[in-house]
Amino acid sequence: MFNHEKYQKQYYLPPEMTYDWVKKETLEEAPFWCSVDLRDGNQALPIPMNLEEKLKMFQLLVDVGFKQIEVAFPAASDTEFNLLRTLIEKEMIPDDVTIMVITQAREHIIRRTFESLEGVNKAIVHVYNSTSEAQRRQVFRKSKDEIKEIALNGARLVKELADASDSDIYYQYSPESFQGTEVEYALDVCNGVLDIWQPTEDHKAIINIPTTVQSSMPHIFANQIEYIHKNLKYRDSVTLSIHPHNDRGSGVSDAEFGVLAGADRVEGTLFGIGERTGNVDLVTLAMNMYSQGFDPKLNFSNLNEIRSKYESLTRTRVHDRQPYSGDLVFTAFSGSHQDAISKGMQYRKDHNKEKWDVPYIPVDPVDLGRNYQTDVIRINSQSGKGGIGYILDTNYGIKLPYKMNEAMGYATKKVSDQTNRELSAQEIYDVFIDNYVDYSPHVELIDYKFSKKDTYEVKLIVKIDGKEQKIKGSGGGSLDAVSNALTSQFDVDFEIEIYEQQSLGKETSAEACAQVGISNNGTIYWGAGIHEDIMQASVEALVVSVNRLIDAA
Ligand SMILES: CC(=O)SCCNC(=O)CCNC(=O)[C@H](O)C(C)(C)COP(=O)(O)OP(=O)(O)OC[C@H]1O[C@@H](n2cnc3c(N)ncnc32)[C@H](O)[C@@H]1OP(=O)(O)O
Ligand SMILES: CC(C)C(=O)C(=O)O
Repeated sequence: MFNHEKYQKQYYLPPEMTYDWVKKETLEEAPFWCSVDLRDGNQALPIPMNLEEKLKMFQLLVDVGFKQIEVAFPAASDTEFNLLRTLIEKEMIPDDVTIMVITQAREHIIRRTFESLEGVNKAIVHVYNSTSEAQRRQVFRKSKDEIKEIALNGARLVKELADASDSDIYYQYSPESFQGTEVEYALDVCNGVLDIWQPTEDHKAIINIPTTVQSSMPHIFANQIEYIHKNLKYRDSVTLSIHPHNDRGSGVSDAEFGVLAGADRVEGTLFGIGERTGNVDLVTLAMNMYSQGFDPKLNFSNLNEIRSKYESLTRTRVHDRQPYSGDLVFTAFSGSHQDAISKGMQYRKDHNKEKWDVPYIPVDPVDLGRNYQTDVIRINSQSGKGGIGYILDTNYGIKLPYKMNEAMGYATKKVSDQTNRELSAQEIYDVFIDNYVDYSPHVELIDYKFSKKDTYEVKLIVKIDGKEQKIKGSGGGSLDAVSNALTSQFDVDFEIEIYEQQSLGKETSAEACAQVGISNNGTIYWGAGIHEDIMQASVEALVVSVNRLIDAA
């Protein structure tokens, strides 16, 4: 039965809500990022990554710029353990990268974890236990003091083994299921752990506050973090970290508000892969900073490539609408958006703009390895002339006169509406060719020859109703002469209203496209021609426009 009365508030308020974080505006300095793709991300995959895949993922994370990477739960499996051995024995960990391993606060698991680290230069050992009311009561069946003791025992053993080790071991503790834990109690456990570890400013410990299962609005999480930040012991010697999940869909807000509230470090995954609805998406967090002009200290300049490697290593698929990384996030299908984008892109070019402010596109897609031809505007029955003109321009160099673009827009939408699908750039080009270039139901141009005496004279060879004929005309200009030849042959009257042309390439031998609009009784009929010789392209365009006029007569 769908009954909300079955549920109750699933989080705890801190003893005081100071809301200082609200007065801060945005993240201007990147927090320390820690990728947990190889651990939390991996533990959510139906088929966890194998050793080879994990090594490739590690390299990918290093390439993106992560300086802290949680690589494994070494006691979980041989694969996880062997990953550590491979990274360490093959010296694959760059000097400026610190690996982290996670362990339950259980003796044999901690010991196995330290075995996996044998020979490492430096590493973070991350110990956790759940402190939530629900887990204390249902899972552990222990009192608050007994649960705290699990954490303290874990912390003691970690310290003992770290002291005995030749490696430089840093400590991290997480009160797992923090949001289901009374905040003062979680703080008390964290402070107890810190009392054992005795961190210093030169050798900080990490206290990591996970939402584990996100259960409040983000402003509550921010107040919880602000309370921990203000009341944590050894604060100058502790890196306060957060580990947001996304059960309510507000992982990104939790992370951003959490940093405003005092957190120094954020754990998450690329693209938000992780348990249930995922971990916080670090691409989104970093790009949110980048798009406001702040350096996120992670590099996503080839995000497309990163995404496809990630998808293949994890056997997952990044959603089309995932912020910044999804296939469709820079794409407008709808007419008014396309119109604004296409004008914005032109404005940018015309004004040589450095700062990005193209409407509807929060960051320049090119910065992330995308391109303007295929990513920004795509055409279906919701599209308009702006978008269709943009496709012809960016893909083929054809810039139609404003009114012709409108007519081309309707012709294209008709095809998309009738077929009920998106049209590719090639299909849009084909619509253009079929409607305005190769359109000769009444008269087809075979050849022409100009001569000039007092006026321009033209001899046209045309095919009318399948039969070749020669027709002649003269006029003040060459197109005028062609117009007069055609007017004398057909019972039509028109003026050349619009003539435009552009080269379709930079070389002198490049084809040109000419567009002609002839008017009759206030209506304009359009034609276009494409040819290396601009005169030929122009005469062809005029002949097509006359065909259109004859259609309407
Ligand atoms: C929120 C998170 O993402 S936390 C990380 C979770 N990730 C994983 O669990 C993935 C890897 N885990 C594993 O491979 C396995 O769980 C292992 C190898 C670590 C341990 O396996 P097992 O001992 O067989 O089982 P399991 O994990 O179910 O252990 C449950 C026991 O540990 C206790 N326990 C669970 N977590 C902790 C903890 N963090 N600290 C101390 N004790 C714990 C439970 O109370 C339970 O105790 P019981 O045996 O007295 O009933
Ligand atoms: C162990 C912790 C950090 C965790 O993964 C979680 O609580 O989500």
